[in-house]
Amino acid sequence: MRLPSDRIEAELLRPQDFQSLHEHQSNRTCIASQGTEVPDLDLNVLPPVLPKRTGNSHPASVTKKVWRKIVYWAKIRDKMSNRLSYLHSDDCEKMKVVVMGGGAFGTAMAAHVARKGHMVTMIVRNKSVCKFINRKHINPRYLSEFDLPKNVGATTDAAEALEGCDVLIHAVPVQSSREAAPGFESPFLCTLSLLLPYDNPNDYTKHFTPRKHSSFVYSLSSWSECVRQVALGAIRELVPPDIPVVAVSKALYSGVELGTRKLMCDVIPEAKFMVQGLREVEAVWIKDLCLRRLAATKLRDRLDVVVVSGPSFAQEIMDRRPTSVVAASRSPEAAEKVSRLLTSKYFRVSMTEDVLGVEVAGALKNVLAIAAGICEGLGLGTNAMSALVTQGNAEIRWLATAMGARPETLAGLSGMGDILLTCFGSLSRNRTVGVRLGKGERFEVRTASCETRLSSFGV
Ligand SMILES: NC(=O)c1ccc[n+]([C@@H]2O[C@H](COP(=O)([O-])OP(=O)(O)OC[C@H]3O[C@@H](n4cnc5c(N)ncnc54)[C@H](O)[C@@H]3O)[C@@H](O)[C@H]2O)c1
Ligand SMILES: O=P(O)(O)OC[C@H](O)CO
Repeated sequence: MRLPSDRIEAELLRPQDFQSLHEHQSNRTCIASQGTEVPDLDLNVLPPVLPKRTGNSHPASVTKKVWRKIVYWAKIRDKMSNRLSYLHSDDCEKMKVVVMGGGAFGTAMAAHVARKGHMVTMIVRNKSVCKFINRKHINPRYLSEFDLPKNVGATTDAAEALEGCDVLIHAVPVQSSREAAPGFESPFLCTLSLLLPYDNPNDYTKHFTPRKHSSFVYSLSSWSECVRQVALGAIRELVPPDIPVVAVSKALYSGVELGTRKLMCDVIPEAKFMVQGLREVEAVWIKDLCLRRLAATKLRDRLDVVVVSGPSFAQEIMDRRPTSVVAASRSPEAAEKVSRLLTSKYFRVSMTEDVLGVEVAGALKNVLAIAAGICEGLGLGTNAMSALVTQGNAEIRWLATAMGARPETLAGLSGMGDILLTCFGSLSRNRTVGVRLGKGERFEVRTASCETRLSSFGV
């Protein structure tokens, strides 16, 4: 299956859609501009176009014509509902799905996919959280007011989870991703591993327990935290090579190299490359950083990273509220697979190839949401907030399009859609951080995150 290149993100109704709707009413096949038949879900509510009654037309012939139209439409409707059968959980192919990260969004994604009948395993770091999920079917830390479906399990053992997995959903915050993504080595920890006499990274955690109130011990605790991340990072050999990796995290990764910013569509392939690249490139080259990057760039186009973004609060997904997102990938097959996995009666997925546009928009809206929150916190009013959001929206569009994004992506769900949600929706954590800052509160983001589970990705 190929996605048409001219217009892929079929997320908004355009003038030609109204035209095709009209054509449909006129008994013609509804063909959208991208060349595929568009399922007309509103067939139920659209009345048939009745033939105009002329002076000499017999009532019986009019009735006959109308009846023919009804039969014709009923056939189209059956055809459409067959095509959309994957919306119903019982009809779709069952997959084994692994969700990495047991935070709010990881939990919501796990529940959502499991409701469609797929087997879901969450990889979490904390053993007690893992036990709680398996015994009580509730994540005690995030969205604990919701029950998880029985087919959601949790494990701290990545090998067990990733064995025979069909799709990996990566729901770890971006700044932790390189370590947590399957297979990236932290230079800091590589150095550390040379200094300390442990072969298994898991062994480090036994010797460093996180504590508070002492800067020295604090640094050890963050050290310990990093080691745990590498323990997850070490799972790269366990990820089946050809499965799609779904990236749901929205932010730009601050590279190890000062001032660099990376997208998840770069970070994940670099991590996966550590395994796949070995098969493609001479192992000796891998040691050379420049060549490694070059090879990673070449491989990037072939890797099945699918970025899922758009206005989607975890809590509302958990609550089965209607949600529309976009799945962006350079691989149309991977995007299609992920779309089928996620699409449900209340969850709509559009597809696009504009990975860059989707990722940049998703990352930058976090900053705008904080600014909108500050505006709210300062009590500047809705006029000021709307002006700020309009300006921010334009600046995001300018920057993203200058980087190569398509303008229509910025106007779509992952751009404008997510900006509206996070700037005006009270569930947004980025906005909440802004409101608190605007009210004069001063806090360390890390502290806030620990104390109130308020983590903001725009800071
Ligand atoms: N919460 C939402 O409504 C929402 C919606 C759409 C997208 N997102 C995106 O999803 C991503 C995750 O957000 P969230 O809401 O789940 O965050 P969160 O703060 O609720 O949870 C993050 C989770 O990741 C885990 N984690 C952190 N570092 C890790 C590591 N190195 N290895 C393994 N696990 C690690 C944490 O323990 C925690 O369980 C973010 O980038 C966010 O932009 C969130
Ligand atoms: O709560 P926020 O501000 O991290 O936003 C969550 C998501 O990005 C909404 O799509």
